[in-house]
Amino acid sequence: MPESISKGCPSPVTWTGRTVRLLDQRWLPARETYVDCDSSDAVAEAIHAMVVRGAPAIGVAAAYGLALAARNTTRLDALAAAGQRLKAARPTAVNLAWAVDRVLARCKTEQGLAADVLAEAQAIEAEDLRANHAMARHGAECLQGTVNVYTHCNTGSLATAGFGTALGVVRQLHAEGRLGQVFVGETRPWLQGARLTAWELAMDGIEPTLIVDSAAASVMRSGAVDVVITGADRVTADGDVLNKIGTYSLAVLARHHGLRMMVVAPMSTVDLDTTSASEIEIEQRPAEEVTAWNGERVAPQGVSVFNPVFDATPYALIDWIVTEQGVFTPPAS
Ligand SMILES: CSC[C@H]1O[C@H](OP(=O)(O)O)[C@H](O)[C@@H]1O
Repeated sequence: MPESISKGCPSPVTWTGRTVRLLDQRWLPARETYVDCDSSDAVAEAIHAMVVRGAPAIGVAAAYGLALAARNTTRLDALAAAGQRLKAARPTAVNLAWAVDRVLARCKTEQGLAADVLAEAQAIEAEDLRANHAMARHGAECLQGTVNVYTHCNTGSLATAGFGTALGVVRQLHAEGRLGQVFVGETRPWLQGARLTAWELAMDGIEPTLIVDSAAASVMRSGAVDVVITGADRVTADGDVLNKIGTYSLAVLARHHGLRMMVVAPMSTVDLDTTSASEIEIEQRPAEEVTAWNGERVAPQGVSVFNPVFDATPYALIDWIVTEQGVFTPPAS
């Protein structure tokens, strides 16, 4: 269990020595239940089902999934095939493919394969936690005085190896006594904001102001927000940001209202092999996530549904991209 994840929040991914134990985020905060995966394919299924979610967290889960596979085979081709099945679980967050490729790149010989894979998975987890604390400091240093924040989706300990990306900056501002009001967008349809971010902040003794996503514009217009801070699932070489659906509209709204926009993402989320967001597959998820609520259908039969999980925000609409290696700002337009 990595140290210094936020005080009360349980880790989303735990290597038990025999299984990969995943906190089932589909039922939080009402129920804290776990899924024990005993194979890499079980981890892949859990990632696809969003038992575990959040770009860095699914990378960590996939790396430990390969550690399970390496306990059952010493064949490099079988391990690579397991890695491909893990990569296919969700297409947009680059951390998933990055983690699988990094683990497989370490596996040169069948000798000591299980130990090598496990060591690489543990390194990925530990590095992500360190990166989050560095980004929290870098991001807070960009902001002056007391800061009123709007954040979207969940980017905290539940989405990473601990502490969080965008939520890590919020935690750092709180620790420095500089956090004003934190508006949390509910983040339909999966409600990562209402269910997960609000839960994490409450555990830290931070009272979030939960709003429906469609209230963002009027809240910004009221002057109650100084900066929008989000995470990312992939940052392209051009600085375009793929993140939870709704991020693009928040960036447009922030620019329209003269507010700043900060994206916080570790270098494991930066994809220098892709120049623009248009090249990336944006995950579509089942219609039932939109037509039903708590298992009850709310939309009438006969509707079609478009349910993209991410959108793309051009670099030009972002004021800071905060990584553990430093802060990037777009050239003045
Ligand atoms: C630090 S998490 C980054 C990113 O992942 C989330 O997506 P999902 O909940 O669908 O896995 C969300 O887009 C966060 O901003």
